[in-house]
Amino acid sequence: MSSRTEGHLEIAGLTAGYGETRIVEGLAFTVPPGGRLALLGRNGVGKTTTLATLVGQTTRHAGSIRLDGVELTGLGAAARAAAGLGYVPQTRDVFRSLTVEENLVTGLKGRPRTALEEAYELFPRLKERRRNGGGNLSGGEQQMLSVARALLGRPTVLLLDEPLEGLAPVICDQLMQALSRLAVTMILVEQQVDRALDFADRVLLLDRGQVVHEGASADLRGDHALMERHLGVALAA
Ligand SMILES: Nc1ncnc2c1ncn2[C@@H]1O[C@H](COP(=O)(O)OP(=O)(O)OP(=O)(O)O)[C@@H](O)[C@H]1O
Repeated sequence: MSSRTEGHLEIAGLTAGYGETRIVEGLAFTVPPGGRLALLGRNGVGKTTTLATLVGQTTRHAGSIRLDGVELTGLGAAARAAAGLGYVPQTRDVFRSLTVEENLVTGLKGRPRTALEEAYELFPRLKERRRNGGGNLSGGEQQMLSVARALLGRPTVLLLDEPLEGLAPVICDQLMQALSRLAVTMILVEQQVDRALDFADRVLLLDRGQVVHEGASADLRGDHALMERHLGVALAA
């Protein structure tokens, strides 16, 4: 777990995509240590591409990604993880043929097995199911496992791509509560706008690969016109 002096993410002029195709253009934003940023926008605007670009899984055409002053763009995915980036992809990185505990062990990155207790403390359900196969878990359990595994690597920045997708409301509550207790810097991509705004202190709105709004979550919640325009929703104030 990071202290509040780590996990300062600074993105500038970031243009990236897949091969020659540019999906996000000139992204610029910062997240301070311990900050929580919601990355919102309609389907296909480039939210997943943004997170994938931060961890080095796309083609970067321009721009910089600095974590605690260290430039990450020259580094591969493994080195970025070692530098502090934790990633929970939309696909939920669970090895179906491994048990829950074996899945967690793959996240230890050289730490002793006793560190697994951190995961079990965060999600007691995983301890109950530690001998179960990853493929036999419910959606919520898979998501807990994916988050817990990323955290065992002690990231200073955690990137979460639609962690609530397909989960029952009560499981969403549990997961968001667990995430709220973490001190790490987080970027949350989420379709459940209400929950994302509750969770995050700041919000970045993307439209067609570009940042169209950045501000405090509370301010966006009150701006119905902006929400309608870029998200197609309006929340009760
Ligand atoms: N591997 C890929 N190769 C080529 N194009 C891709 C690839 N992945 C995504 N795209 C394209 O990039 C664009 C942005 O996709 P992305 O998944 O980043 O959007 P998103 O905002 O996360 O959408 P959603 O909310 O639906 O998950 C889309 O037009 C998509 O078709």
